Order: sequence, then C-alpha cells, then structure tokens
Amino acid sequence: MNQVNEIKHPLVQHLIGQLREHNRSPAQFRPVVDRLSYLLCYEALKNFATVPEEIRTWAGSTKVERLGDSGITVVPILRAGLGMLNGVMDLLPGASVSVVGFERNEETLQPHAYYEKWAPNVAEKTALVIDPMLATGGTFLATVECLKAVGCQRVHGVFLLAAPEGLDELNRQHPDVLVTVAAVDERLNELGYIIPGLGDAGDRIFNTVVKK
Ligand SMILES: O=P(O)(O)OC[C@H]1O[C@H](OP(=O)(O)OP(=O)(O)O)[C@H](O)[C@@H]1O
Ligand SMILES: O=c1cc[nH]c(=O)[nH]1
Ligand SMILES: [Mg+2]
Repeated sequence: MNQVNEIKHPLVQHLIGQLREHNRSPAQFRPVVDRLSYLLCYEALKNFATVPEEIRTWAGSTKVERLGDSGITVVPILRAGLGMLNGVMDLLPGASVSVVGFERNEETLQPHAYYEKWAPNVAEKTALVIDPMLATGGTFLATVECLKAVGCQRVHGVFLLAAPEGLDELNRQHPDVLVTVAAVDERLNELGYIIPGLGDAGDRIFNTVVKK
C-alpha cells in the first residue's frame, strides 16, 4: 500500500485554492506553485534520515543533525515539473537534478517519452519526482519504471493534485513508492483531466493556454 500523505495544512489548502481560480494569470500562478512546492518538499522530507555531526559552537562542541541532501536526486517531469523545481531546490541545495520528459497523448492518454538525463550515481540516491499533476498516473508510472530500470530503489513523488484513479493504479503497480500531495481530488473527467483540478498545469505555468 502506498503511503499517500495529503497535506491538510491551512496554508497548503489556501494556496491550492488560489491555483484553482480560473482567472489567475500565469504570472500570478507561478509564484503560488513556487511556494506550494517549497511547503510540499518540507513535508516530503519529514521521515528522511539525518546524519549526526559533532560541531564546535560558541559554548563548546555539540552534536547537530545534517540533512544528507547529496543523497537526493530531484526529478522534474518536463515540462510542468520545471515549475516546481525552484521551490524544491531552495530546500535541497546539495541535491542533484535528473530530468525526464513525457507528454501525454491527448487522445490515448498514454505518455510519450522524449527526454531522459540521469544524475551520476542515480542508483544510490533517493529520487524526489516532481510534477504538478498525477491524473491517470501513466506519466508517473512510466517515470518510476525508468528510475527502477536505472537502479533507483527509493522513489517519492510530490504533486500538487492527484486523482484517485491514478493513485489506485500506482498502488497496484508500485506499492513501495511514497506520495506527498496537496490534495487528492474527486475524479477524472472523460478527457483524463482532474476534477475540480486546475486545468492544464503546464499550459498555465508556461503561458500556453489556447483561448477558445
Ligand atoms: O497522470 P497522467 O494522466 O499521465 O497525466 C499527468 C501528466 O500530464 C501533464 O503533463 P502533460 O502531458 O500535459 O505535459 P506538459 O508538462 O508538457 O504540459 C502533467 O504535468 C503530468 O505530467
Ligand atoms: O488535470 C490535468 C490532467 C493532466 N494534466 C494536467 O495538466 N491537468
Ligand atoms: Mg500539459
């Protein structure tokens, strides 16, 4: 069973509410994605092991805990995952970045892979995959399969929104993978979009919404 951590914190819920506003422009959308990504990353790290270290302080020596962020590779899924990268890297300056590119075919809803670039020693790292949306789950499942194929054993997905359908599929195929998400929404519509959701995250981040 996947451990799915839906963050009920008022600040997270407030920010997700802002992203759902239809009239929010890309310029107003991006900073909210930034802030949410920072908060979700903070939550995703809550069980991450720290490394004790003895340091000198003004009053002698003491033991402190260090976050081993060099043991993390952050994996934004192109394109929309890039919108979450700054917020996450602010908290993990020592992490490496691996990049995968997937685009969902609008008719079949199958992910089409177009890019893959792994950090050195990826197999030894914890992968923190970032993407605003987990809808059918196809894109994230394909990413998890790529990560496992290169030897990565610990995968944690961080999303703004997820649909129950995608989380069920993840549970069937990869029950070991952890998920942190601001909200699990109601369902998918017939076009594979999350309801109520926020529309197409990539288009809203990159200002490529087609006006009808
Ligand atoms: O769970 P799924 O049904 O696979 O859908 C989720 C994927 O769809 C969106 O990307 P999209 O394909 O629109 O590409 P983009 O990031 O270039 O906009 C989103 O950012 C996820 O990657
Ligand atoms: O609702 C959805 C589903 C997939 N991709 C998005 O950007 N939004
Ligand atoms: Mg898109």
